[in-house]
Amino acid sequence: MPDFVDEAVVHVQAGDGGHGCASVHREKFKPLGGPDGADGGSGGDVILEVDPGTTTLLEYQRRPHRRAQNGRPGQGHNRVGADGTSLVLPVPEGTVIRDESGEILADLVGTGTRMIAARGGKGGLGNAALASPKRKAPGFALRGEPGEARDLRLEIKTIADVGLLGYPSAGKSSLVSALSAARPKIADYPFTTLVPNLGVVEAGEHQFVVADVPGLIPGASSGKGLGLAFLRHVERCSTLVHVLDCATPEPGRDPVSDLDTIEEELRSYAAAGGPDLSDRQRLVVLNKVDVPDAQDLAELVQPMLEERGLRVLRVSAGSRFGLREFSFAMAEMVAADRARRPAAAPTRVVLRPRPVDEVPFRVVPLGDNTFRISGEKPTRWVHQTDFGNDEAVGYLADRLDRLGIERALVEAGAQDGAEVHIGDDDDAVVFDWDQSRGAGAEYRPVGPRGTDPRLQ
Ligand SMILES: Nc1nc2c(ncn2[C@@H]2O[C@H](COP(=O)(O)OP(=O)(O)OP(=O)(O)O)[C@@H](O)[C@H]2O)c(=O)[nH]1
Ligand SMILES: [Mg+2]
Repeated sequence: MPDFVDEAVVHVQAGDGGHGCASVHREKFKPLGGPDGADGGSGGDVILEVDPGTTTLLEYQRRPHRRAQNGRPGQGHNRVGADGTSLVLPVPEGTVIRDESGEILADLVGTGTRMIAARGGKGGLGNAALASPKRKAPGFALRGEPGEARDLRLEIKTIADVGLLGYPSAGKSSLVSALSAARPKIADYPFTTLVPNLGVVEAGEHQFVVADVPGLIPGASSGKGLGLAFLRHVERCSTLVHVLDCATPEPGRDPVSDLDTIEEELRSYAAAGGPDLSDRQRLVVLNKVDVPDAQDLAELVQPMLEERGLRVLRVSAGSRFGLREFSFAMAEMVAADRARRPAAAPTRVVLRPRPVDEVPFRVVPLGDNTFRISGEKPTRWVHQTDFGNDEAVGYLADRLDRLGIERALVEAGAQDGAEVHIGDDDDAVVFDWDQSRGAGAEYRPVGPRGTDPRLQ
């Protein structure tokens, strides 16, 4: 029995951190005060959370790009930037999350279980926070860090809520196709369904999954036709729908006796050790009422079936007559069953731990006096740097030097004029390196660093 998988690829983008602010306190008729530029706010995270009201991944197939809010920039007068709001994306119970490479990151089970799918960038420090005894009035601030972005593959093993039962050619596949938003591939010929098809049906706020199983034929329970394997699939459905063909040309058949035959088959299966489906809620649809004779027949048999206490609807997969009412009737029954079931408790998500850098950075010679510096800190620092501000670039150079990058470059054999890449391949920043000047390249201190020229 194949497992059915509902999947969607979502591109999640966390919010960027707000930039820090470089500002000097000013008041009328007073000398300039100290730095009062505040920090930027953090970007919002993108969070996945198990929500019992979400049962399919349809929303993510429709809208695959999701982003959280950016942090606001800091301002002067020590006004801190607001944090960006995190974006919580509801996912169905049992959703498995994989990264781009297909590796499983999490298996989300239990209502309320959460996973941070992308972390928001930290806000940049303002110049007030960067001030120190040595650097009393920094004329620069740090930029906010970019939020994480990644492509995630979400998947759930789908369990159908509704199973359609009926004779071959009663119109089960046609109904799934006509009802379904997910448009399962259904061949345009009246061949019998060999493998169950699933379709996601939407009715108002409800979404549920309908399985179209192969037609049942009399005697199926004793081994004829394609029987038991498919009933096993229906076993997990909370709702069964009898699809009755009102336009069959076969002599000796009519909707009422078809229903009796199918019910008899279900009982024989149960007696032979198969699934017992007697307690499943049932709905009856009289199909093909677009055919005039079928409409007459449906009107005739509807009261007979209703007398047995069955809920009966007249539909046509062909003309789409009654489909809206049909989908709302199923939604109501599915929702009632879901409400009866207890919600699973939240569980802790065990995520693949992030590798912790044992060394703060690595120098990789790329040949031709070119070097790459990789490492979490240097990459982050580069992102925080405003390259339009010499003082900020100088600050970066100092930080890199203190981390030991200068020395490591010399040890790796860097010559004056070396090209140094810091960061990942796609967004690396390239410096011309000169031993006497340091990694800050263009920056050459004129006075003591950390003195805002506006103060002089
Ligand atoms: N006129 C009319 N024809 C229909 C309607 N629904 C289905 N049919 C036709 O009935 C035939 C059988 O439809 P299917 O949807 O394949 O029937 P099925 O119940 O899935 O059949 P199996 O997979 O063999 O069990 C096809 O030729 C359909 O075009 C309908 O509402 N009106
Ligand atoms: Mg079919």
